[in-house]
Amino acid sequence: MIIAVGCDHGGFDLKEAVIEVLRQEGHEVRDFGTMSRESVDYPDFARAVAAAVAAGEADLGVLMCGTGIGVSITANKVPGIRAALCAEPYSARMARQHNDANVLCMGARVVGPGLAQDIVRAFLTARFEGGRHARRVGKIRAIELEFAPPPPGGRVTGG
Ligand SMILES: O=C(CO)[C@H](O)[C@H](O)[C@H](O)COP(=O)(O)O
Repeated sequence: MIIAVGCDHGGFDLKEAVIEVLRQEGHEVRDFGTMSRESVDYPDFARAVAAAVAAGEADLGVLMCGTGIGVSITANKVPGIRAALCAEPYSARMARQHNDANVLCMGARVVGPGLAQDIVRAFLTARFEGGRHARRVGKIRAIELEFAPPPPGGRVTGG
């Protein structure tokens, strides 16, 4: 698979460990940065990874910041993205099996590199189960569409 990866300065060191395990498992990595420990703003990198996944340019994404919270909030603003913040492998597996998550988020100040690699493996090897979970994911999509901004020049109703 093609995996889009991104982080801020807080996630930079963990990104290296994540890329290592992704390559070990035979995946192609698209690295959206950041490329150093210099302070940056996590929304810039979360947006880039989420946009690549939403556009189909990557199959899945992995995002890291200090807590994983900022990148997960940001990624979930992009239509079509279901980003899951995980700190252990069970949640990572369930995020794929039940929620069809397409972006994994982790906190580099929360999990160490060994645990993060286990979380990544769990996320990548699990498969969406469909069935009743497809109905629920469909309801997430319906909410996304309900609150989507009108298209440019689109008709405004009501009032
Ligand atoms: O955890 C984060 C956001 O949820 C990010 O890693 C931020 O960088 C974090 O807020 C800490 O920022 P700082 O500039 O390194 O203090």
